Amino acid sequence: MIEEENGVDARLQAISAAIRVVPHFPKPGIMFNDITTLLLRPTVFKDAVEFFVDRYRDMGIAAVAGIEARGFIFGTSVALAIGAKFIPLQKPKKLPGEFLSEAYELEYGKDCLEMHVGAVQPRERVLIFDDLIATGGTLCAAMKLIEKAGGEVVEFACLIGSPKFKGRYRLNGKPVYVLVECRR
Ligand SMILES: O=P(O)(O)OC[C@H]1O[C@H](OP(=O)(O)OP(=O)(O)O)[C@H](O)[C@@H]1O
Ligand SMILES: Nc1ncnc2[nH]cnc12
Repeated sequence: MIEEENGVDARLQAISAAIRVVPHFPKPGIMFNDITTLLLRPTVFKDAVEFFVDRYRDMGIAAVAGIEARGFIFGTSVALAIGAKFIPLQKPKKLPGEFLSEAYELEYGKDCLEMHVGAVQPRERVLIFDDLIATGGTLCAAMKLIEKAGGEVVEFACLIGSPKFKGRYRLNGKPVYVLVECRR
């Protein structure tokens, strides 16, 4: 049974409250939403994973692709629970094998994601995971990587989203599922 306070699930309130906001990190003007404080609270961490597992367990997801670094934390937990494989989408110079790559821009700079050739099979249904969506640039780059390999992106899943991504929203035509709003 969901315990509600002012119409909001109490577990979601606890998840939001467990995220620390660090002003001006990593550069002036950015209100950094830090999930490491949430990870120190096992019950809250477990609740967050369970929201995603409840949503994705019966959606025929073959692979969860998690974005380095914080997308690995939730992505691996959810992949194990729903019986999907996990694919790390990594920052440059980390992958030892042949890889595909995609450059993108962030609120605070530029970066690139890479994925091993052969990680995704053609037409596999893939869920893309990250801790946070701000501009959506990182998730778009991840989607391009999966599609280059012939995979089908089913949805983007994030713990935290800017208000426009709270609830159901679409990015490049694909649904975005976000648990809690960015704290500012
Ligand atoms: O929606 P966007 O504007 O693209 O921003 C979201 C991305 O920014 C953060 O990662 P960051 O690039 O700071 O990398 P890190 O995980 O290696 O710290 C966050 O974990 C997302 O991956
Ligand atoms: N405000 C923010 N907090 C944490 N990660 C981010 N990535 C982009 N914007 C961010």
